[in-house]
Amino acid sequence: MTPTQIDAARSALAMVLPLRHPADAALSRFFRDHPKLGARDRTFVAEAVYGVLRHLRSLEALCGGRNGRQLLLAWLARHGGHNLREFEPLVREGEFKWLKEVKAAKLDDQPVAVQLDLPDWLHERLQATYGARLPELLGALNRPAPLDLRVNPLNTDRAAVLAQLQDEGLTAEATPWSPLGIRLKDKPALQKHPLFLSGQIEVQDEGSQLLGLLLAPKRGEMVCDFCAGAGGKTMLLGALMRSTGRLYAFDVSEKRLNNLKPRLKRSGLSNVQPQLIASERDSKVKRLAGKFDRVLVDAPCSGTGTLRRNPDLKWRQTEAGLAELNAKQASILAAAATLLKPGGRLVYATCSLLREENEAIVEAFLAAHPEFKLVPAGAVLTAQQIPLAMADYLQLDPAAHGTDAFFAAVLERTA
Ligand SMILES: C[S@@+](CC[C@H](N)C(=O)[O-])C[C@H]1O[C@@H](n2cnc3c(N)ncnc32)[C@H](O)[C@@H]1O
Repeated sequence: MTPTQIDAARSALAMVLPLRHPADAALSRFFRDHPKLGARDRTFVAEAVYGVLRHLRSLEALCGGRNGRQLLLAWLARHGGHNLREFEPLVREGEFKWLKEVKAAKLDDQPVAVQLDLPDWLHERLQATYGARLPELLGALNRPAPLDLRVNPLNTDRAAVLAQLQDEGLTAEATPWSPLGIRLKDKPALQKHPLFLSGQIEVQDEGSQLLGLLLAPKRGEMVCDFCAGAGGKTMLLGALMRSTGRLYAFDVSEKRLNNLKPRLKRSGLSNVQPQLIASERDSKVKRLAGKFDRVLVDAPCSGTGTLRRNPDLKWRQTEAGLAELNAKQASILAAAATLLKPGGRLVYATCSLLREENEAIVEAFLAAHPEFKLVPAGAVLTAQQIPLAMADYLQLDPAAHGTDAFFAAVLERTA
């Protein structure tokens, strides 16, 4: 810890803490504006900013408000693994006395939502769903995620990539469930790595990989990735189809679809058709009704399952925002379902922990669409030889599975 690092982290927090923009975007801007910061200083700043965001509510309770320097010092002392003595040369005398009290303070008298670092509305909902498991789940969501890779089965296999990474001195192991996944212990920058540039690997959480494997598209099929974004799952689906058949990648965001194009080029896929749509009711969607074997709906959601990577989401989401998302999710699911042929399969997925975005959307859809039935996710995983015990839905979380939290339901059109 140096005075420069503390100063830089305080300035970065001042940019991030208004929480008007996603924290990763605000932090990237801070780093662009401060090109002279070295690699170690950047790591310190990023860890401190994300650490404060993870524990913002309890830190505010301890500091009596949102003073950036105080929040930072409190996080460093309580969660940053620093001994109090290390602060002595870095802070003023009065500050040191205050920090000593903050480090020793107990949170027992605070409301549970403060102790668990959640806004009240989110705590109420998660408590109702997860009950006694909630502290363990939040503990896992408050730890940084590992770096997962997915190998591209079109041009390599997992054993070859694992061997190469291990030869380079990286601690890499096969992920437990996805047959295409590799988990790295550290977080090397891979954008310039030959394996990445030649399309042999992509960065993708194991949970995300499992969603593609649940859809299980086959060679020659007509498949649609309805909310394709920058195509993380599109590329997996295309590879599972061995680059045959046709894979439509829809999204309402031109920027995200544009980011898909260079990734497609690297991956060697030639069966993907990116398609910008104005909304789920776009005439392009209507023209393709009844033509698809498989549809993935990776719905826009609160992202609460990704708090390991985006801890700011818990402070930036609101109840009103959740209600808007729920209406959008129901509408997208209904529109995407019209694409399926009889016998076709749809996977509805989110990276949300909230019942309202998950089971409730699927249950309401099934009640209104008797021509669809739920296929137990556990049975689909078994058929795919993925040894992951699940019942009706796929429900992953970092405490139980080491992945981001994902929800998925498999629906089949019966008529
Ligand atoms: C969870 S993200 C998708 C992530 C992507 N599937 C991946 O694996 O990288 C949800 C996406 O839904 C898109 N979206 C929002 N509203 C939509 C709509 N009405 N129709 C289609 N896509 C929509 C967003 O632009 C966003 O890219």
